[in-house]
Amino acid sequence: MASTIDDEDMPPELVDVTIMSAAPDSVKEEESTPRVPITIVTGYLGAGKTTLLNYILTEKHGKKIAVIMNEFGDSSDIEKPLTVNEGGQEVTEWMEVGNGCICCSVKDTGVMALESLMERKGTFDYILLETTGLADPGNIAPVFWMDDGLGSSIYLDGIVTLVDAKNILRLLDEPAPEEKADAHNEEAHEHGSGPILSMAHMQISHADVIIVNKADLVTPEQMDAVRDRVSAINSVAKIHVTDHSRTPQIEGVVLDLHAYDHLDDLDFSKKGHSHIDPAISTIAVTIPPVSADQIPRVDSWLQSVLWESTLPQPRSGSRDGHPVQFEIHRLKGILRLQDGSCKIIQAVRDVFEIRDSEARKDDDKPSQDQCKIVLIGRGLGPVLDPWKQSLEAFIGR
Ligand SMILES: Nc1nc2c(ncn2[C@@H]2O[C@H](COP(=O)(O)OP(=O)(O)OP(=O)(O)O)[C@@H](O)[C@H]2O)c(=O)[nH]1
Ligand SMILES: [Zn+2]
Repeated sequence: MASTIDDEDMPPELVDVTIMSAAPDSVKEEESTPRVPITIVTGYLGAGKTTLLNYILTEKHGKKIAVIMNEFGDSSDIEKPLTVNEGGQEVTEWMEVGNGCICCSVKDTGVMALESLMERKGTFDYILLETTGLADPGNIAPVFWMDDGLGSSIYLDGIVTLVDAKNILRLLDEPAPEEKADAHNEEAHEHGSGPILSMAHMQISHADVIIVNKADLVTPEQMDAVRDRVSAINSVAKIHVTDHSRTPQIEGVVLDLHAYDHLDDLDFSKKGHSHIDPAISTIAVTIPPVSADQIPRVDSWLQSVLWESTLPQPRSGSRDGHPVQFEIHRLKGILRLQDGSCKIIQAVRDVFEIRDSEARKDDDKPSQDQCKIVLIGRGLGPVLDPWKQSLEAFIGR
């Protein structure tokens, strides 16, 4: 069960997560202390991440936020914190800023800063982590599911990706060599397949929320083109357009995303297929409710798709339109059981979990009775049918 809490003065409520599967052999224990939500803020170099964090630190939001920044922007009125070097070990010093927030600046992955932050647990109720402009959020997100230490004290609320409206189309079309998402492209070159994937593709494909920033630097027509392109890559993320990262509100946009709790809110009406971006696309597979004994089959199907990049083949049936080489960057899904209960699936790359969710009775849309799995990745193929047929055949329909 996962529920939200409205009173902002309360600590975040315990979110009970049972890991059913994680690659390859991790086991997560349930903990009794409340875990703190974290939002990962990502986006290409100069997209406006630090500007966003500074904006949040100075806005009224009633939360005590711990912010981990790459560096402080020039416009920042926040003093530089001390980062001292003691015997080769970097010691991170946290400083108090406005609104009761605390802040720290780091140069690398942020995991070290998170560990040092957790020593101050109780003094904040939300964490914002800015990744470096070239970082692939797929590398950090699974830390909160896999790492026993951090995973028991922090949970991933969601991934927010900042997009520079002026430069994003160029970055998607012609990534410079150092901008490529290396691991993925090495694979692609080996297989000799597909257009080059840029880091911008990775960051957009992983996002729960996409903030298209620097609206002041483009025309309305250019902005439309950017929105089309971004939603072609990731058609389930919520898109907001901003000037200087000033989001219309903070809650629900950057904080309290509950991106992993409320999959029903996903807009599946845009499901299907898009051909606008040659590299990455989103598809949604919908099937009728499943029985409890089919869940392990769904689990195995996910393992095949996420770990082996193999779509299980129905024994008979045509291979027309069957995706040959694909890789999934992000997957979210909701499984409706015949008994009316619900499970949530989520994955970042090869790490995935299936966990219990509350059933929502207030929805009368027919689509809410179906199981839905949304896949974001490359090489998903021109048609949806092979995915649906594979899943249905594999779980024994
Ligand atoms: N014109 C314009 N400039 C912006 C906007 N948002 C941010 N900037 C400027 O763009 C520059 C980069 O912004 P940052 O917030 O530092 O970007 P970042 O994503 O943190 O950059 P890195 O940490 O280097 O990856 C700064 O000079 C900002 O003032 C915007 O909406 N419009
Ligand atoms: Zn920055």
